[in-house]
Amino acid sequence: MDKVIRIGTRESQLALWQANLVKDLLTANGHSATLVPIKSDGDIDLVTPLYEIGVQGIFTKSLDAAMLADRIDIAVHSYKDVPTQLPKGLMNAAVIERGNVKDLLVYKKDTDFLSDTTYAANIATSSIRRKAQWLRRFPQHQLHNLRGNVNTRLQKLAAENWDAAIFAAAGLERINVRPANSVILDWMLPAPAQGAIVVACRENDDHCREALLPLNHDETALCTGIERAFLRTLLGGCTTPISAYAYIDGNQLFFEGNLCSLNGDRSITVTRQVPAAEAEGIGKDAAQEVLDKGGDVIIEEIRNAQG
Ligand SMILES: NCc1[nH]cc(CCC(=O)O)c1CC(=O)O
Repeated sequence: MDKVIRIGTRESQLALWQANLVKDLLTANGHSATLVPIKSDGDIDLVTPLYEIGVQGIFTKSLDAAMLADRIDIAVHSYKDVPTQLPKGLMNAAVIERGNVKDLLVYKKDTDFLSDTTYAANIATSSIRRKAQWLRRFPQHQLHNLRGNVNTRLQKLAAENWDAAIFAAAGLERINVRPANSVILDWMLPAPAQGAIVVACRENDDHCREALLPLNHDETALCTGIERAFLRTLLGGCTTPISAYAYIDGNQLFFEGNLCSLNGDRSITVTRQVPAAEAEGIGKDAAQEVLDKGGDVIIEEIRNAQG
C-alpha cells in the first residue's frame, strides 16, 4: 500500500474545493490522500487590508510551515496568492489546468451606474490592482475595503450600502456561488496566475514529486510562469497594482502585462506575441520594458507608500 499523502489546505469553501480536486486527481492515479485543514493568518484577521498587513504570503505561510515541519506532505494554493520567492526546501510541483482567469463585478441593483459619469458609485475591493485599474477607468468612484473569503465577502456586499464588489470569477464559479447579478470585467487585466491552482511539496520528497508530475498542465504552467516572472522582475509582492495574462492560441503565445500607479493616473501596458516554443524569458523582458518606459518611478512610489 502506498503511503497516504497528507494534503494541507486552508479551511474556506474555495480552498477545500481546490484541495478536494487535487485529492480526486491523485486518487484517480492510484494514490491515497487525505485532507489536513490548517488555519492561515490571512483568514483570521478579516479587517486589515492585505497591503497594510504587509507580510508576503499571508495565505501560504502556515501551510509552508506545516510542510517544512512534516505535518503535511503537499499544500494546495490559489497560485496568485503564492509569493514569487518560495521558502527554502519547498517547490511548486504541479500547476493544475487554469479556470476562468477574469475578474467579475457583482452588483446590487443594476450596472447603469457604469455609464453615468456624474454618479460617484461605491465599489468594494481590497485589491490594490483592482482599485488602481478601477480608478483609472472610473476616477469619480469611491472604493471601499472588502476582505474575507469569497462567502464572507458576498455577505458583506449584501449588508453594506455599496453598488458593487469585484471578485475573481474562478473563485465564485468553482464553488457555484456566482450570483445572477454579475458581469465579467473583460477590460480588467487579471492578477498574475489568477484562476490557477498550484501544488507545492518538499524538494526532497521524491514520492510526492512523482505523484504530482502528471497533474501538471504544461500550457497553464508555461503561461503562469511568464506572468509570475513579469511580477517578480517588477516588484515580487502579492499586493501590487501589477497585472499580467498570457495565453496560447495555435502555436502563438500572447502576453499582456500592466503596471498602474496606485490611484490609476498612470498606466503602462506592454504586449508580446511569440511562438510558444520561444516564450522563455518574455515575462522578465516585458517587465524590463515597463521599467524603461517609466515604470521604475511608479515602482519607487509604491515601495515608499507601502513602507
Ligand atoms: N486573494 C484571494 C483569492 N485568491 C484566489 C482567489 C480566487 C481564485 C483565483 O483567482 O485563482 C481569491 C479570491 C478573489 O480574488 O476574489
